[in-house]
Order: sequence, then structure tokens, then C-alpha cells
Amino acid sequence: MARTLYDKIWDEHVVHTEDDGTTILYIDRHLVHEVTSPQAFEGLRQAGRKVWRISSIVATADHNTPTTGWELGYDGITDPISKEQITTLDANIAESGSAAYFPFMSKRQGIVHVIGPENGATLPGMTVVCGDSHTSTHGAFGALAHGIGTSEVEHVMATQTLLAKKAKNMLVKVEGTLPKGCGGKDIVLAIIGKIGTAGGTGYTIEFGGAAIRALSMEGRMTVCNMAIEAGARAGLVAVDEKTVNYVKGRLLAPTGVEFDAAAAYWRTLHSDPGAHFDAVVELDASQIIPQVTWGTSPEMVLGIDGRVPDPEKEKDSNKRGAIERALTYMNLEPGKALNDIFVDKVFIGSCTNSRIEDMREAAALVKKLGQKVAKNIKLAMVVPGSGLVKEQAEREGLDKIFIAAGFEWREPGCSMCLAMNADKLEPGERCASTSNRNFEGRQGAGGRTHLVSPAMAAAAAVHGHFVDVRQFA
Ligand SMILES: CC(C)[C@H](C(=O)O)[C@@H](O)C(=O)O
Ligand code: SF4
Repeated sequence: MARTLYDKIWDEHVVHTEDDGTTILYIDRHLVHEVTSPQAFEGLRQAGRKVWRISSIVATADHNTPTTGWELGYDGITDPISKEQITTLDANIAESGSAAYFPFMSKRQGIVHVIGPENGATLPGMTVVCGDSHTSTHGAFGALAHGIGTSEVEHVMATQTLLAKKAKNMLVKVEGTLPKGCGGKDIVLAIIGKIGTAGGTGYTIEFGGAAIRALSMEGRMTVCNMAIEAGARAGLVAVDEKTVNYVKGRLLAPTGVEFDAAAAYWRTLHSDPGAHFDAVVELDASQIIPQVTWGTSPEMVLGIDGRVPDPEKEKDSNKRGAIERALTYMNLEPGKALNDIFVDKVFIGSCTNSRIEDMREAAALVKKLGQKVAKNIKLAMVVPGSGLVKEQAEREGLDKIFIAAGFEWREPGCSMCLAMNADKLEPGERCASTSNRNFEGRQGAGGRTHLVSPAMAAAAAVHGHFVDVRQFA
């Protein structure tokens, strides 16, 4: 029978299925960070258990790590709770054995969803879990990857399996060619704008079509990263030669004949012709323009040529209420052109957009514009996703472009994506951000977030307000 990519990976990992569909699923890779692992390690300890397969774990500290002051070492972590989380992870890993660990300030440290693929910890066909909702990112490799809760983190550590029920299959097909100046972020925001934040609930989404195939692995990761914002716990992209080439030579990837054998299997990881999808959504990439969110949910998004919606024009009273609340929080007037929105801060980073390609995209735009960060911008920061991304960017001189234009070039981490470290918005501040969530208070209490691509964020920094980057492409 013709199977989808999701069916194939699922079938390969089933240990046992009950009559009601409850399945014990084998887990190949367990990514661990400091926020959702302490209780799991503690639970194991109390039950007198050990981690079942320590070699499946790849751990790093990312959410609580500071992006400045590294010369001070651990003393540079000013928040005591953050410091405790980070040192607790250090201790837990030391106690449990020889897990691959990229601790605070090590060269390979970074956002867990950046370092996994970068170090070859994420491989096609794997089941990948992490106590983190954006684990969907890893689906870009044709891996079944999704977030799990802290009690499940403990369960996976203890048993190497997860209790799961199979989701339905959705295909989001993006055909055609993207306009110049647009990328993966615009595609995924446009998808969420179309299907809504609950559109993918109960499904695993496979992203397909010419525009997805044309994306680099970085672009595909950006798209899969936000599958969770579309309601789907997992997103997937079929394996092709780009996938295989990306993986080759990475730290934890197989080598030699093992690589060849693995690659032969990986090349089978695509949906069969005629495989059944429970839902199909189609988008035309040529119609996508640079996206900007105006509200407090990723589905509150429009093209840069749009205007802030008028709640009065919304007939559905629930939706009207949501728009009104969002506009009050965001302090925006209905009808305001998106390119007239001025921002206070710019954040280029997060597991959505902090890979080398994102750094290049933003730097290229800054270079092209040849101007400094606008006077009204209080802070424009670029936060590479990992130490390796930082190193690569510096080899290419991208840091110099940013710094010369007035951006701050920071150390890697989650940073201002969420207010769990020193990088935060002040109440009322408005930010152009390349992250994935624009919820109330996400970047700091009272902070206002507009989600955009790296190019759009860079252009907003230089102009002081949103502008259509297609004109510079
Ligand atoms: C802290 C963590 C549990 C959380 C997540 O699950 O996604 C965070 O990474 C986020 O982006 O909100
Ligand atoms: S960068 Fe943001 S979205 Fe990604 S894992 Fe960190 S906090 Fe979560």
C-alpha cells in the first residue's frame, strides 16, 4: 500500500500498538535542554533508575544562557534561577554518564534545534524528541520530531520509548517560485495565515511542492520549526540530495560504508505516489509576499502591503473580540499601513532564524542598504543560533557588517525569543523579531512582537519601520 512519509517513519518505530491505537514508539534521539530536564532527572533518581540509552541524548544549555558577559564565565549569569538551571544540567549530565553534551560557553553550544542538525544528531528517518515544542524543526530532515512534556522526558530517559497515538496526515503543498526577497519564513507565516493556528491540530504536516524543494535545509528548518504554530506537533519534508549532503561529514553522522548504507535508506523517505492524505492545503509561492504579524498570535499576519485589520469589518464576534484585544495590546490603529509601523528594537535570532543562511540574508541586506541602524532603534541585536554559526559568520565577516551598521553581535542562545534570560523587551516596546511566537509578554512583560524574516528585520532596523524588502532584492 502506498504510504506517506509519516506512515513510513511511524511504522518503522512501532514497538507495540493497543486496540485503541495507543502505541509504544521507539525513540532514536533525545535532545535535552536545561528548562525541561531537571524534574525528569530528579524523577529518575528518586525511582533509582538510570538513563536507558545515554548515547541517544544530546544536551545543551540555551534558554537561560546570557548572550553577553561570557568573559566572566558562570559569574556572567546574573539571574540566580538561570544559573541554577544551567549548573543543574551540568551536574545531571555528569552524573548520568557520557552523553554528548555541549555545555554553556563551549564552541558547539547553541539553541537545541540549531545544534541537533548541525552536529549530525538529527538524521533522516529518526524519531526525535525534546522537551520543547519547536522540536518540529528537525522534521526538515525527514525525521519524525516533536516536543514532549517533562514527564515524557523522564519516560523516554527511562525506557527509550514514548506512548503516542498516530496523528492524521496533512499535505501542505507549496508550488511555484517565491518572489525574490522572500524565504522560508514568509512561506510558513503565509501557511499559518491561511490555515490558522489550529489548522494543523491532530495532523502531522508534510510540506511539499516545488517551493519547499527549492529551499535550503536551513529554509526547510524554518518552515518545520513553525509547524507547531500551525497546531501540528510535527512537520516533515521529504529527503532529497540536499538532505543527504547536509548530513554528510557532521560530527555524529555515520561515516564510510555506514553512511552509504544509511543514505540508501534515507532516499526512500518520501511519500509514495498515490499515498493518502487526510487533508491537502495548496499555496502558490509566487503569490507570497514578505509577511509581518500585526497581532498576538502567529495567524494574525499579513503581507507587507497590508493594513492593520479593522475589527468592525469582522462579522464573527469571537474573531472581532480577538482582533480588538490584539490591537489594544499591540497599540495599533485599524487601517494603519504595516510599513508605517515603527519599531524600538530588532531581534535577529531564535531557532526559527539564527542559522548561517539567516545571518547571511540579514547581513547581505544591511550591506546593500549601506546605512546604519535608524536613530529610533534602541537596540538591534543579532544572536547566532550556535557557537559554530557564530564562528562561520565571523569567518565570512558578517559580524563586521552588523557591528559597523550599529547592531550588537551577541553570543549564541535563545536570547530575546522568550524572556528567560537577560534579553527582554521593556513594557510597551515594539520589536521586529525573527522568532516564532508573538504572544502577549513573550519577549518581556508588555513587549510587542512582530514576526518577520531576517531580511525584513534587518531592513526594519535600518529604516526604523517595516519596509518591503522585495525592492532591494
Ligand atoms: C521552554 C520551552 C519548554 C518552550 C517550548 O516548549 O517551546 C520554549 O522553547 C518556547 O519556545 O516557548
Ligand atoms: S529559540 Fe525560542 S522558540 Fe526556539 S527553543 Fe529557544 S525559546 Fe523556544
